Amino acid sequence: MRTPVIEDFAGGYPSDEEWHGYINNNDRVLLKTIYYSSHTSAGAECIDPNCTWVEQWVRSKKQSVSVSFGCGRGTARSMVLIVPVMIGICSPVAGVHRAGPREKIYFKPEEVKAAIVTCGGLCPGLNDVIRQIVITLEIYGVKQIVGIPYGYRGFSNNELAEMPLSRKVVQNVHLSGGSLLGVSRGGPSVSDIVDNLEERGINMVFVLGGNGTHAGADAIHNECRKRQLRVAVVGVPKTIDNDILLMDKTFGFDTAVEEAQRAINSAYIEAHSAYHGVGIVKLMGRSSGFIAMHASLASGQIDICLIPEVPFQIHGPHGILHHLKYLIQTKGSAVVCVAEGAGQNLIEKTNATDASGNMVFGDIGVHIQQETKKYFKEAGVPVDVKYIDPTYMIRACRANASDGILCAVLGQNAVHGAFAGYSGITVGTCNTHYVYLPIPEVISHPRLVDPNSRMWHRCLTSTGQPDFI
Ligand SMILES: Nc1ncnc2c1ncn2[C@@H]1O[C@H](COP(=O)(O)OP(=O)(O)O)[C@@H](O)[C@H]1O
Ligand SMILES: O=P(O)(O)OC[C@H]1O[C@](O)(COP(=O)(O)O)[C@@H](O)[C@@H]1O
Ligand SMILES: [Mg+2]
Repeated sequence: MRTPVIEDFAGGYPSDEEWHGYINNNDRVLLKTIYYSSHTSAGAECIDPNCTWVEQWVRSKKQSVSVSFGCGRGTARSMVLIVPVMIGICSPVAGVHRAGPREKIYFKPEEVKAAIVTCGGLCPGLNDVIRQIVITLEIYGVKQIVGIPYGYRGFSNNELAEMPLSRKVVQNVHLSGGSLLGVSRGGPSVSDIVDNLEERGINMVFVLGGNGTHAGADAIHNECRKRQLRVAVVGVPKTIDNDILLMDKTFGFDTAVEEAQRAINSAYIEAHSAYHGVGIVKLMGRSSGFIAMHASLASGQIDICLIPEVPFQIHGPHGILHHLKYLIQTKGSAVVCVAEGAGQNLIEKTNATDASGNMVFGDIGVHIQQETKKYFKEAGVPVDVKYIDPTYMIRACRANASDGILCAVLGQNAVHGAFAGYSGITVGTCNTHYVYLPIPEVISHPRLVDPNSRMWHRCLTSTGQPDFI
C-alpha cells in the first residue's frame, strides 16, 4: 500500500479508513491520447474539418456501450459474468477498465481451485507469467493451484496429470524459455473442456495464448455461463507476432525483436564479407509484419523489408530482384528481411492446416533465395546467397528484462481480474496503462501494420527501399 502525500489530494488528506490504494471499478484508461490540431495531421482521427471533434467513445441507445472508433464495431460485449453488474468496454468519457487489485473480491481464496494453461506456439515470457500468477494467487491465500499440461489437450487426456504449482515450484522457471507446462495446438471440444473443469472442481482458469487460444477461452467462458458455473476465465495474450488489437504490445515481442538482431547481424556480416553477398532472414509474422518491421528498423542493416500487409513483386522492373541487382552494383551486398506471411500470393499454396486449423504457409524465404540465385545466374552476375531462418531460436529464448516486467505485471493483473469477479477478459497495456479488455474485442481480427502508418514509413526511410509494385 502506497502512503499518500498531502499534495495528492485536492480535497484534503484522506483518513486511514478512506485510503486503501485499490483500483476503483469505475476507473478507465483512455484509448485516445492525441489532440489533433488539424485533420491533416498524421494519423488524425477528426470527424469535422476543423478537428474540433476527435473521434471517441460514445454510448449506444441501449444501456450497453458501443464505440465509434478503435475497439471494433457495434455494441461492445460484456466482460463481466460472475459479478451481478454487467460492464461494457467503454463509457462516454472514458475507455477501458483499469487493471489492478479491487477492494472487494468475489471469491473466497480458500474455495478457489485455479488452473493455468499455455496454448499455441512458444513465446518468450510464458514461464514469467506462470510464475507471477502462482505467486499472486498464493498471496491472495489460494492453496489449490494446478498447471494443465500441454495446452487445451491437457483437459482431455487423463494420462496427463495436472501439475501442482506453488511459489517453490515456480521460483526459478523464468530463467529459461519455453513453458513449464508445455504447449500444444488442437485438442478437445469446448464442451469437453468445461466438463473437465467441472470434474476437477476448477473455478479460476488462466489461459495464456494467442488469438486461437483466446477464441477458445471466450467459448469456455460462454459455456460456463450457459451452465451457470461460477468460473472466472482470464486470458493473458501470448503472441510473439504482436497481432492482438488495442494493446501497445504483447509479451515476447520485445525479446523477439532483440533476438532477431543476432540473425540480421549474421546475415549482414555474411553478405558483407562475401563477394556480391545477399543475406536473407525470415522472421515470424503469420499475418502481421511487426517483428520484421521493428527488427529491420532496430538493426539499420536491412535493405529490403517485406511484410504480409504490403504487396510486392519479385520479378519485373519494380520487383525486388531488380532492386537487389542495383544494390549489388552500387553497394556490393544486400540484406533482406522477410516476414513468414509475406508474399504468400507468389508461392504455391500448401493447402495444409495445423492441428488448430491455422493455414500452413509455403516458405517465402526459401522461395526468394531460389529466385535470387536463378535471377543472377541468368543475368551472369555471380552472387553468394545466405538464408537464415531463426524462428525457433527466437521463440525458445527466455524473456528479456522489459518483457520480464511486462509478464510480471500482466500475471499479477490476471489474478486481480479473476478475484474481482471478471470473466471472459484478457489483460494488456493501452497507452502504457494496464487494462482489462473483453476477449471478443481484441480477437475480432489480427492487428496489422498499417502501410500508411508513420512507423512503416520510418522503416522505409531506414531501408531506402522503393515500392515493389
Ligand atoms: N475458434 C476457436 N475456438 C476454440 N478453440 C480454438 C479456436 N481456435 C483455436 N483454438 C484452440 O486454441 C489453441 C491454440 O490455438 P492456436 O491457433 O494454435 O494458437 P494461438 O492461440 O497462439 O493462436 C488450440 O488448442 C486450438 O485448438
Ligand atoms: O511451427 P509451429 O509451432 O506451428 O509455429 C509456427 C507459428 O508460430 C508463431 O511463431 C506464433 O504463432 P501462434 O501465436 O499461433 O502461437 C507464428 O508466427 C508461426 O507461424
Ligand atoms: Mg494464432
